[in-house]
Amino acid sequence: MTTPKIELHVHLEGTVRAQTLLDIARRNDMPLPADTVEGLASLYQFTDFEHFIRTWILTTNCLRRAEDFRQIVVDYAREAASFGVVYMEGIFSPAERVQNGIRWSEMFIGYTEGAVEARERYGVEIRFTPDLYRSMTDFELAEECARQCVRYADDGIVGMGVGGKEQGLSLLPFRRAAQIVQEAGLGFVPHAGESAGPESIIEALALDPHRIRHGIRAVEDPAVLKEIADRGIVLDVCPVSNLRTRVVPTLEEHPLPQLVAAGIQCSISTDDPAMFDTDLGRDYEAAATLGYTAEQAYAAGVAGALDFTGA
Ligand SMILES: O=c1[nH]cnc2c1ncn2[C@@H]1O[C@H](CO)[C@@H](O)[C@H]1O
Repeated sequence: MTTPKIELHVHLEGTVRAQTLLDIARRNDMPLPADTVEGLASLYQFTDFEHFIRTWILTTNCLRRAEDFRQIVVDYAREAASFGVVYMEGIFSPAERVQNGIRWSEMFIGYTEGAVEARERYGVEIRFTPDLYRSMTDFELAEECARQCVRYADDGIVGMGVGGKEQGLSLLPFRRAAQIVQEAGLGFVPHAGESAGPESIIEALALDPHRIRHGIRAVEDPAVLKEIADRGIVLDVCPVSNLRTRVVPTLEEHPLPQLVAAGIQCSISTDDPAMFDTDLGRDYEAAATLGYTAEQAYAAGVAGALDFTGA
């Protein structure tokens, strides 16, 4: 039997395959910057990380209704199950959408109902870790998002993170938002060390993270590597994503082997599979090329998961 998989780092808005995204955009009367599958594919040729984030915001804005959110969870659960996923922590980004007039309940209810349907249909356990974004300046909104995460904890919200553009942006203003979820027993799972350097990871470590998303640039600072290993913090590594956003130039140069050699457990995920022209199979193949096995990835998934009770 193949090893079961645990996927801890997947942005649900980035899992929507091109034709489905076009259908959802049409039914919501939200024009996309491209109107064919091929057009979207060329839009997804990212020149750098910030270009990717700008494109992500443009294309994911067409997701607006509870029905959209429910559908994308169920669709991705089917895909994930086909690769042997038994448990996943999906990310969604509520703050961007609330700022566009969408209600919190539309998202939280849509996604969490999707998880119930996904479990019934495909047997995948889904939990959620919504993301704030680093460039946001409305920290009241960040804290409100944290309170919404707590409010929906019984429906499968197990943590909260911070994503988006990294360079030059501090995590520290999110301290209060992180505390709100932590005081309620949820985990804080920020992105750091993806496009920004180890200094971004040092800030993340100061906020008592349950895991760190990416964290690959820890390899540039031996003290940071050691602290992550000593504290047993799992990194959610997404090899194909790192190539597509060009934060790592070639697979041969990917830091996964150095992270492993430093004693750090790394889960393997797709990040935004539809936008990165990847899927779990391809990310596991990339990891295998780097000498990392599905068994190691599963052990890291178990160690890092916020609410996994066994396959
Ligand atoms: O690979 C990624 N790195 C960082 N942020 C990402 C990634 N994929 C999607 N997002 C999402 O981009 C939004 C930008 O405002 C954030 O909410 C973040 O969750």
